[in-house]
Amino acid sequence: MRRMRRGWQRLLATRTYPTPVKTEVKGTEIMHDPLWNKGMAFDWPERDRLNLRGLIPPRVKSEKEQVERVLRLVRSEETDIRKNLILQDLHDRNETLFHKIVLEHIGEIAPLIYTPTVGIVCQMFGVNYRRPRGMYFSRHDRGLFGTMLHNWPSDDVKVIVVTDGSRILGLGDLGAHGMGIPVGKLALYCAAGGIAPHHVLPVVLDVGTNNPDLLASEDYIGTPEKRLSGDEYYEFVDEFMQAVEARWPKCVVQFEDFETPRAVPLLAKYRDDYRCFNDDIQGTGCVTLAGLLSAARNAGTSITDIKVLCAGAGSAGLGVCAQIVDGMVEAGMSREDAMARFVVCTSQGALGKPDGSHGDPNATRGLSDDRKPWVNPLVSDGASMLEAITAFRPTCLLGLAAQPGGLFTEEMIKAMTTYAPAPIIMPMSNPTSKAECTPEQAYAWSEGTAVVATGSPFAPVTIHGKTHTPSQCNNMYVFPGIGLAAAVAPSLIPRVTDKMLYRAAVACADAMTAEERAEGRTFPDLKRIRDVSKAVACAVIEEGFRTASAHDRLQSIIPQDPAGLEAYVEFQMWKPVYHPLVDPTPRHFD
Ligand SMILES: NC(=O)C1=CN([C@@H]2O[C@H](COP(=O)(O)OP(=O)(O)OC[C@H]3O[C@@H](n4cnc5c(N)ncnc54)[C@H](O)[C@@H]3O)[C@@H](O)[C@H]2O)C=CC1
Ligand SMILES: CC(=O)C(=O)O
Ligand SMILES: [Mg+2]
Repeated sequence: MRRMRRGWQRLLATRTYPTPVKTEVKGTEIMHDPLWNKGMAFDWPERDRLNLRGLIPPRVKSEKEQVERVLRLVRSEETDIRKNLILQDLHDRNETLFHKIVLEHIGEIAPLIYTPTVGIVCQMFGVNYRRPRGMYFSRHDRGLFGTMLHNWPSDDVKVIVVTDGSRILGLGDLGAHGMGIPVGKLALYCAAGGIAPHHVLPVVLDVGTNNPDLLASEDYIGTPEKRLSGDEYYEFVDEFMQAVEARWPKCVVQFEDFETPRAVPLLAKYRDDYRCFNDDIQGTGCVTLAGLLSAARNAGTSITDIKVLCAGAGSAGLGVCAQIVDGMVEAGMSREDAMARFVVCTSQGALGKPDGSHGDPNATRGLSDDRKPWVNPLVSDGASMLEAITAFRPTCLLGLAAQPGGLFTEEMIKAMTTYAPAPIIMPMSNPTSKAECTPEQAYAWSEGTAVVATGSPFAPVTIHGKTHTPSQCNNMYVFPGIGLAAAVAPSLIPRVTDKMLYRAAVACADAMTAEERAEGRTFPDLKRIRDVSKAVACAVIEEGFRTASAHDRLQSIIPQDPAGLEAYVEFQMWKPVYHPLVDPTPRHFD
């Protein structure tokens, strides 16, 4: 075993990229396959070996020249959606170059392929539809899901991101046009998480839409019928999960942007039986916990000192609160005391003690089971957020309410500065139009004292001559690493557990450098996203080792020592580089 561990590290140390790859695919077939295509970067020996001479313009371009050309093209467009379409076209032509550009220019490109632009992409999905990517399952395919999965060309899908399009970012029901979300998430899986493009599959469960505009639109690409409900809906998702497990038993399924009334029961139903997780509930909880661990560390305090007011009691809001509670419990607090450090607000105000001053004087409003534990007697039921701030004195505001117009007001943030030296303000709703406030507002209203992290990216802000860089608190910092762990260590990660998510959050916070902390950031620079994904994956695998049976631990070829494990994960991560393509046909010289 020890010899094997040293082997991984040695292999990594001596591995020089890119290694040659044998291919029998040639000519126009290879040019038109985005997994193999190199555009004008095929060199002359390759053009001869692969029957490409004359099929490509005579100039040979380097990868660097190709990257610069695409960037010039993207930058010449005025609107983000046009920039996105150029990138989508590249994605469809040349996966390696696309992911190389995403990775090398992630600060510039992520907002164009992910939030916020992905919101417009979904809204205009039907009008701009060009080429299919991923798979669609509709009510007309019932009974055939298992067979249909064999239409997908890869025998080894490791990560699926699936949506039913019912809550796309904070934009509501976009039906089958929600496909933009799994596509965007999986682009990050490849570029930021090191999963090879042929191992990922974006999926839409086209269960219909209740969006009247889409139902009436000629451009709608999904089934123009109302959403399935009740048993029919759950049986539909069951068929999908069973079919996936039968076709790719080691695949991890990431649920994405399902509306809260479906997201919560689906996670409860599948989390113990399948390798799956819900990104909006668990990924967002994990990343927000990481942000608060960082903020507390930067302030020289503990996470147990933080008091949270969360605007939003949907799957994201309650998922986040639950995971922060787990973090406080890990830090030594009782669960009861930890939960008392939260006030949760809905569209009807705070979940609090029914004292008759707000709403129904006789009783607590009819709360769903998932909301009941969050009732905090320190505030009145239905209190406004400002009233709740005055009564409860939170040190952290979380925004997961998906409302337009900015829910966090000057009065609220100013009120917090009267008792909190560095209030933590996290307007996390996406896309940008749904952010609870802008960083500029948060810094201005707090006289520059706030620690700010947003769901969508925002530019730095200069206040009184000092520049503040808001962090991005987005599940993109953790889901690629969680999926990577499941992909490279399937036998150790049969299920995604709460403890794994806690370890992932700690790893994300620990990934911060001293310089990043000194800048007041709560998340690492996006440029280091691969390092963060690797650290998250290692933490999840380490937890997998802790809970694996002695048999599975012994059988595993994965090193258990931290350095060996890191080398192993790094070795398994796909890199967006061109490999020399070699013709495997035997040559006869006699
Ligand atoms: N930054 C990130 O990584 C992530 C951000 N999100 C964002 O979180 C948002 C919410 O997602 P879900 O929980 O699925 O939505 P949801 O629609 O289920 O929940 C929204 C909640 O906001 C509450 N709300 C509405 N108006 C309010 C008001 N005026 N004051 C206080 N609360 C109010 C509603 O009562 C509801 O509980 C979305 O915009 C989504 O993009 C979600 C996942 C990850
Ligand atoms: C980031 C994300 O997953 C969302 O806004 O839904
Ligand atoms: Mg989401």
